[in-house]
Amino acid sequence: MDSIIWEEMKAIDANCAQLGLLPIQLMENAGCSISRAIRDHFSGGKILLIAGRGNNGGDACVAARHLCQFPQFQVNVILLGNAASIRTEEAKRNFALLRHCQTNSINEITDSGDVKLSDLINSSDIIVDGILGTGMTGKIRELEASAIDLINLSGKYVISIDVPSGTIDANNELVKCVKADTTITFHKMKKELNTPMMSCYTGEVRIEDIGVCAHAESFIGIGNLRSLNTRSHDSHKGQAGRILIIGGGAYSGAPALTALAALRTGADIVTVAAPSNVAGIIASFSPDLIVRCLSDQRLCIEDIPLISRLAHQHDVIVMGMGLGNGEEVIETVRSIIPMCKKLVIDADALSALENADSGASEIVITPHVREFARIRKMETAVDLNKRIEEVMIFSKEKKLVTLLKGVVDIISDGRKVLLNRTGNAGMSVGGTGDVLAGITGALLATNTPMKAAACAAYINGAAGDLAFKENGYGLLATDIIDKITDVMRE
Ligand SMILES: NC(=O)C1=CN([C@@H]2O[C@H](COP(=O)(O)OP(=O)(O)OC[C@H]3O[C@@H](n4cnc5c(N)ncnc54)[C@H](O)[C@@H]3O)[C@@H](O)[C@H]2O)[C@@H](O)CC1
Ligand SMILES: [K+]
Repeated sequence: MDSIIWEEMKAIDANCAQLGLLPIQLMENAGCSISRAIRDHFSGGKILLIAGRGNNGGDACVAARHLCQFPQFQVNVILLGNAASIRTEEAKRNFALLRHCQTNSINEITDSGDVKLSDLINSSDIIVDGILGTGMTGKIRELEASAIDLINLSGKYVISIDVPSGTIDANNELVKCVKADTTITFHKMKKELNTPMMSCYTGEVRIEDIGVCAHAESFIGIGNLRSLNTRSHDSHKGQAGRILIIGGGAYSGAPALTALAALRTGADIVTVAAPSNVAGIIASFSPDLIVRCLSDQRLCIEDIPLISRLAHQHDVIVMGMGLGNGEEVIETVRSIIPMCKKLVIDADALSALENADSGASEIVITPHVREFARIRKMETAVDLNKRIEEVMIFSKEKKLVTLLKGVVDIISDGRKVLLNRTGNAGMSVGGTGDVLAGITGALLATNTPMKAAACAAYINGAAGDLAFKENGYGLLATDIIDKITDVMRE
């Protein structure tokens, strides 16, 4: 069965909102599907919906509104807290609407000792658990903890919305959790519900459609960006990534663009290792750059000892930009590949992939169509679906993540595929690929290769779109770098 993790579902929800499908619409569908599932299963009875103060509670309120229309159900609602403390506008609105419906009772309970809580639980036939969903963090606090205990002691039929309300501790053990008879989750199965431990609590899992747009899942959006690991407030220098850029020799601008893009993406330390003929030029581009001078006019075997030392001092190596494709350059790149745990390989360095020992490295490659055809030794398909298939097969075979640049970028780790459509025709100017490699490198320091590559493609294209608004076809790669922070702030 196709399943996703909670984090992916949150990204899909946010991508839906970006496309114009608002959370309140999804909530309506979620609540409606719960009401339908209950009516499929029960011919009537006394039903208690317990809502927390987040959107999981909002789903419960929508379900209550729908159920009220069926006289065979006697509908009681408990809000754990008071209406003013409801956290989201959507949930607030759906709770308020209940006052205009034919519910049996609406109760705002603020004290775990309130007898109404236990009375209503014990006098109901069916309990709907909308206490906590995927927004739960940390240990369960009161009132929620008492409500969960009372539900579990009641012996009533329990339906959990999205996930049984509960928590797992640092050892991945459940501390307190609703024991449901049925869990109704949305859109797709969630991997977290499928673990041996959780399946003792979920009961039967039903998956209900809530009308998610297909593009919210297949195309990268703001939701994916929000799932990026970013630095914590108390992080030290270097914790947000130390990036080593190996490039230049044949050209000088390319590695500088990569380095500046990595810095703008949030990397703490960026070092450029460049051949002697260009090292000084690269350093002169910006005082923000640290440049290490290599031995000769092109990357060569004699540089290996220095690069090996530098590799140990950095988290990610990004290499290829402007190196040139001489035989010795490629041979040297090949021996650098096993040196680092995380690598971004671009441009000329892609030729080294053949026969390279990638060891246990996490690798992202960022070819354009011609480069991809070259390393695969066959033409790349024009048809998007065929192209997606080729990227998947190649990534799986090589055990790496491919970010194939194009009008639609294709990103795959061999299992999953994500597409990106940010970017514009103005970005065919030189240097935009170097910028992308830098963004990818910076994100790879603190994220999985798939997430880093996917979000890098989105950020690069979206920054390019902002730059295009200001500069039209006159946009430069450096304009894109200037817009990276605007996109990331979004
Ligand atoms: N985002 C969306 O677009 C959609 C979300 N949906 C629902 O929204 C849920 C996620 O909603 P939210 O992100 O608002 O979060 P939740 O409703 O899961 O929970 C957040 C609330 O729980 C409280 N809380 C968090 N940790 C707690 C703890 N340890 N002890 C006690 N209280 C705690 C918070 O104060 C907050 O009020 C999903 O599970 C799903 O049911 C659906 O409506 C479909 C659409
Ligand atoms: K729940």
